[in-house]
Amino acid sequence: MAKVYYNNEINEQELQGKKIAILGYGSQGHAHASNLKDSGFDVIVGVRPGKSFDQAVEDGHDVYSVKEASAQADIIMILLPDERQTAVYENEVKPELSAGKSLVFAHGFNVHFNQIVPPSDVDVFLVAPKGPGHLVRRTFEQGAGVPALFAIYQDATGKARETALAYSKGIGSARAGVLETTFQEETETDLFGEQAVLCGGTTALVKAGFETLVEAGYQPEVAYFECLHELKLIVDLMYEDGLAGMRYSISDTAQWGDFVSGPRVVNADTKARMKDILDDIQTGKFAKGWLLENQLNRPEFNAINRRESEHLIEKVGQELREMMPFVKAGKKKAAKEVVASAKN
Ligand SMILES: NC(=O)C1=CN([C@@H]2O[C@H](COP(=O)(O)OP(=O)(O)OC[C@H]3O[C@@H](n4cnc5c(N)ncnc54)[C@H](OP(=O)(O)O)[C@@H]3O)[C@@H](O)[C@H]2O)C=CC1
Ligand SMILES: CC[C@](O)(C(C)=O)C(=O)O
Ligand SMILES: [Mg+2]
Ligand SMILES: [Mg+2]
Repeated sequence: MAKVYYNNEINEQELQGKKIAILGYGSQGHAHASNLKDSGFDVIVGVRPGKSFDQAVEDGHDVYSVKEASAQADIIMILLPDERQTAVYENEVKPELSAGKSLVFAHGFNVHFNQIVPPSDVDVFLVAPKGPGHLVRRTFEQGAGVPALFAIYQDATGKARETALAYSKGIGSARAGVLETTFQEETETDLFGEQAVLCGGTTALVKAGFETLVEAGYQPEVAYFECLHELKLIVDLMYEDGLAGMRYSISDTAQWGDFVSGPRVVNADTKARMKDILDDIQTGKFAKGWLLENQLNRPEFNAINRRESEHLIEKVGQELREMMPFVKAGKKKAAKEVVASAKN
């Protein structure tokens, strides 16, 4: 079993008296900045002028340009979109690096695929929460945390490990557990997970199920409940107690259907496609395609995004969610709490 680190075995000393710059104030950025600040650390935010900048000011942070924040900080956490990190790093971060600083990531993409090559006299590590940034903030405010991976790429000071663990504790992740990994493992498994299972695999499965029912003449609203809405309830049971725990709660009829029909949908052929996806990630083919797509201003990304937003499941879902205010209650409550905590 991998060693899991928790709050009580982590010393915060390596973050004390240090200035931490969070670059970017999006999904992960707002959560890291606010959690570290609430944990008592000296945090500043570096972001370009615009919506994120205004939000960070509204949330009570000291906000600077990326370059100025990088200049001031001892620990620089890059929470910009992966595809933009290299240009911002070259122009605004690298010139402000000096010996002994820490360069930190929440995903190993750019270091692993050699887009960012840090100088040898800085610490380089990652702390990657295994969940969306808005939950990193919401669970922290609830007194819990989202588990994280950490990895050391370069230990110039001899203190990189202690600093990474202290950072994990500061964002609340060590309340839930922190595991050590490598940049390669974090990057490749994160990309595989989001493509084959968590995001790509799930959205494709949900849409295929919805379309099958609607094409067979069933009401789209009923298909939506069956193939999308109820998924959360089933996943919650798996999250709490694994596959067996979920199967304990469903009917024996559903469990028999699970056993005999699940492998007809996801079968050896699906697994072979998953292996193809993993190969593309491991060889750098996926990374190259994504970086090129961005250089061309995302023609395919935008076209697919538009087509996806026009799918019937989105129209039906929007109407049904309006009739279920409880669905959005958690999100609204978290937003109110963020505003309230910034005012205090
Ligand atoms: N989303 C998630 O939950 C997870 C993300 N990660 C990793 O965290 C990192 C950040 O991702 P995520 O939080 O999703 O990013 P977001 O897209 O949510 O946020 C990006 C932030 O960067 C800012 N930004 C974009 N371009 C620039 C620029 N040129 N100069 C300055 N600021 C800029 C944006 O500001 P503006 O509003 O002005 O555009 C925004 O504040 C990535 O490495 C990602 O892989 C890891 C685990 C989970
Ligand atoms: C699952 C998507 C993710 O990897 C995440 C929230 O962990 C991401 O890159 O956003
Ligand atoms: Mg992830
Ligand atoms: Mg990811």
